[in-house]
Amino acid sequence: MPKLTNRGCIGLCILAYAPVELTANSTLFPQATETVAQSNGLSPRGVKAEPVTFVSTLAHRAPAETSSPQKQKRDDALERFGFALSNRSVSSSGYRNPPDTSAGTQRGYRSASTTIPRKRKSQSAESDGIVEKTDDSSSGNEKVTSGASKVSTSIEELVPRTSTAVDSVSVVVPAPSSYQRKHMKADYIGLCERHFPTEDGEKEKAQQRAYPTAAVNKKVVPFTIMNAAPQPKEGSLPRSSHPDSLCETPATKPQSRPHVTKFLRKKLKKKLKRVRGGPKTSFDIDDEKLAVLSANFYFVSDYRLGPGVAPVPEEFHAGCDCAGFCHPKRCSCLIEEMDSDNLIVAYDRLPSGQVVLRKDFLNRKAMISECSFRCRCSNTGDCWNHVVQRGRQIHLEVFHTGARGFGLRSPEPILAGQFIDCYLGEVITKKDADARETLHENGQSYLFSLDWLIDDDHPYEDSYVVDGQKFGSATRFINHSCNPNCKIIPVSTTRLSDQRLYYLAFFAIRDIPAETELTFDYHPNWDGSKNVDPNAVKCLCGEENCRGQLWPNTRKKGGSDW
Ligand SMILES: C[S@@+](CC[C@H](N)C(=O)[O-])C[C@H]1O[C@@H](n2cnc3c(N)ncnc32)[C@H](O)[C@@H]1O
Repeated sequence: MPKLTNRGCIGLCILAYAPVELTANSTLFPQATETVAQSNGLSPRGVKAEPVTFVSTLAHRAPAETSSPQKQKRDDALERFGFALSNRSVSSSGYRNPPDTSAGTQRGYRSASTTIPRKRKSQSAESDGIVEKTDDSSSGNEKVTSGASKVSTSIEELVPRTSTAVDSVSVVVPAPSSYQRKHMKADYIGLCERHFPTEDGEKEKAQQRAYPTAAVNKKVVPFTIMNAAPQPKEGSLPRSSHPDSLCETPATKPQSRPHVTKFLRKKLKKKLKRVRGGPKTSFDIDDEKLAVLSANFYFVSDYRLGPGVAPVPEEFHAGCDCAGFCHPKRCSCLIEEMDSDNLIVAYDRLPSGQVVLRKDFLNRKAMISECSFRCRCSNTGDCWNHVVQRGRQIHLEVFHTGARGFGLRSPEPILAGQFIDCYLGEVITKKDADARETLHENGQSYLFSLDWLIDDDHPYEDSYVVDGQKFGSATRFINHSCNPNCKIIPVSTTRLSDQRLYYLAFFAIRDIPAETELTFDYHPNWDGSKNVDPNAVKCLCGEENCRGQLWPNTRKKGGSDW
């Protein structure tokens, strides 16, 4: 069985459209400073990082331990645990499709997975301009070589810079127009078996864990503001759960009741306190939308692991032993390019000190492997390879777009390549996701497959799915656009020792002015087809190149293609 190797993951098929070009960028790799700053980052479990203690030989690896007893011990342990990194196919991930209503018993979803063209073999390190570190003990500076030219940088440029303070999420929702009220759909289903299932069929679905099983605040679930809601049709959802109960015409819409409004606002404020970075709860929102946010959705700061989701224990996660800073040619947290010994370096440090995606990475399809709290470099507090784990650094606003429901934007401009936030939610098994899928009858889907890395040992059927419907982060409100300004990149913080559990990180792919809605492509592997499936969810992005639908409405066969 192939094993976790010392440097990256031998045989790992991270595919890319272009070879990595490591241009000289002295700002990315600051010289190590001996000052040990407390990291302000968060661990993958959302816990403030503690100073690293190397409790396990698995967590602390010297670069040249290829055949060391420690490595042997770790490999044996990994093998015993039943996983190893091997050649694997790679697929991109995306939202799973809503049910195919035309397909009878078919569940009718697809994730945005596809086969990615094999990467061209990289040119030699010299011609690619690989960054090389050379010692210059006389000046204490680091020299960086880029192809033929060498750039010497001053120590000031190399000093780690502190990142901007974490800002907060605010919910700013303008009152809806009558058009919006007419078209607004809200999903009240999926609360728990006690409140929702009324028929045998529904009970059966609940037993298959179609509904989130987390404890529900009973005071909130039977929300009673809908006194004058229209009678549900026979056999449909119970009234308190019916999505249409949130879309009454103005004539039947009940008046707001101040105590209910107060209660809901208080509840929402409390929920927003759970948003990583601290809340700033300014919202101007009518009761209906307040109800959607307050009574049926919980902000979480990390994944909630559902039944059957078994992460690889932390003691099996490895960390690098880079003292001071991580060298892009040597850090063992980085994974290798396909068919090349070059390591994938995703980030660049701007002169302002901000770490963003490298320009060539904006259009690439590859996974990022970040250093983690297990690494020695996490002591510095400024490792350039700790971006997603530090969490959101920008202010986000949930607002109402009208026909497309809630959307997300920032009151601040965002730079191309800047990390926005992760897509979070309940991580559930594919089987449970299939059961929940059947409930998305109004076309809203918050299921996102973690099927980037699948292989014979980790087949598509065993992959996990993130459900952001009931529990999630602000990114759960990001809508689709056929001309998007953001993209999702899978980010592993376990150096891929856990293939099924990684983060879905949103990055800006161009400069985004303040107050612009953030969007991404729900179906990034669109084949260019002009055919619009009449049963598909209609796209209302309004872009010139709009495809007319969010997803084609045929069931995903699984794995790496459609
Ligand atoms: C992940 S949610 C996005 C947030 C959602 N608007 C809300 O209010 O919670 C995805 C759903 O939003 C709606 N949506 C997103 N982008 C859309 C678009 N371009 N056109 C129409 N509906 C869209 C669809 O109903 C889709 O299933």
